[in-house]
Amino acid sequence: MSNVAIVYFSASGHTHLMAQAIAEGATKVPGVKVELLRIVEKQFVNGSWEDPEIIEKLNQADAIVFGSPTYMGGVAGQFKVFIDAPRDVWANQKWKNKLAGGFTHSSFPSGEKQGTLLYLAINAALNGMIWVSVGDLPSQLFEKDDGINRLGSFLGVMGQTEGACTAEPTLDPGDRLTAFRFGQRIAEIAQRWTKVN
Ligand SMILES: Cc1cc2nc3c(=O)[nH]c(=O)nc-3n(C[C@H](O)[C@H](O)[C@H](O)COP(=O)(O)O)c2cc1C
Repeated sequence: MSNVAIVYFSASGHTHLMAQAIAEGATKVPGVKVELLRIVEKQFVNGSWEDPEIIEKLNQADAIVFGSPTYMGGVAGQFKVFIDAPRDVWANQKWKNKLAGGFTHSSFPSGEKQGTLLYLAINAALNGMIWVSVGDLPSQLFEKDDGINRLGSFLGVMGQTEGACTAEPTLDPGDRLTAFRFGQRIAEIAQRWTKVN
């Protein structure tokens, strides 16, 4: 049995749809328990973030997938406040040797999404975690139109919706499939990883 936790911030719902797709993919793997943990406003008090229940679930996880919309070429402020909050996690390396992965959503085709993924990977390294890449070549290479990794991102999963600041939350079907497949991938790796540990 392995636990995969997906912890993310989403203001208007696009990143949430990605998180759901990752969870659906991970759930398909037998013996994997999935926790979908959304960072929400009520967890912020006096400029700080606190939710011991979420931290406990992250401490119990074998794999943590981090997600944030891209704001100004990096993670959203709310996500950064969350990640900065539990200092004893870093100081005691509580997430050491857990698997990690990342995803982001933005409105422009590039939108500097890689800055967000780089930050998520750096955060994983600071915590001694083992980064899991996307693992899917873009479908265009095979002249397929299912949209798998259509944005050609290998470090983490990207989603993009034109005008995402104002639009009703939707997700490109290819981005949804990429997220779903990443959920499956990290869950399968978690199953193998927990067997040898
Ligand atoms: C403060 C702010 C900064 C943003 N910066 C970027 C950016 O650098 N690149 C980009 O493509 N989109 C940018 N956007 C658009 C967001 O990425 C988009 O609204 C987000 O992906 C929607 O995700 P959500 O529905 O999960 O909140 C920005 C939006 C806000 C509110």
